[in-house]
Amino acid sequence: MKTFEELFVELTAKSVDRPAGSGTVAQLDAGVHAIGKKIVEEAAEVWMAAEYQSDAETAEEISQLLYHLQVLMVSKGLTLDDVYSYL
Ligand SMILES: N=c1c2ncn([C@@H]3O[C@H](COP(=O)(O)OP(=O)(O)OP(=O)(O)O)[C@@H](O)[C@H]3O)c2ncn1[C@@H]1O[C@H](COP(=O)(O)O)[C@@H](O)[C@H]1O
Repeated sequence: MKTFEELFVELTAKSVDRPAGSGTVAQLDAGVHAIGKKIVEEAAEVWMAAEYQSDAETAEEISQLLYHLQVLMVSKGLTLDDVYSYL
C-alpha cells in the first residue's frame, strides 16, 4: 500500500530515471492528449463502478483515476503543492 504523496514521488522519479518497461514512461511519451483521454476513460469507469459495482471495485477505479491524474501532473511539471493550493 502507498499514499498519494508516495506515488507522486515514485512517478516523478520514473520520469527522470525512465526505467525500461515502465507504463508511466510510456504514458509520458504518449503525451498530454493521450493522458487526457485516459483520464476521461478512467473517470467514466469510476462513475460506472460507483453506480453498478462494489465498493472495492469503485475504490480500485478511483485509484486508477488518481494515478492517471498524477501522470498528467508529472507531464505538465505540476507539483502537489500547485494542486493543494486550490484545495
Ligand atoms: N497505480 C498505478 C496504476 N493505476 C493504473 N495504472 C495503469 O492504468 C491501467 C488501468 O487501466 P484499465 O484497468 O482501464 O485497463 P486497460 O484499459 O486494459 O489498460 P491499458 O490497456 O490502457 O493499459 C493499467 O493497465 C495501468 O497501465 C497504473 N499503472 C501504474 N501504477 C503504479 O505506478 C507506479 C509506476 O508504475 P510503472 O511506471 O508501470 O512502473 C507503480 O507503483 C504502479 O503500481
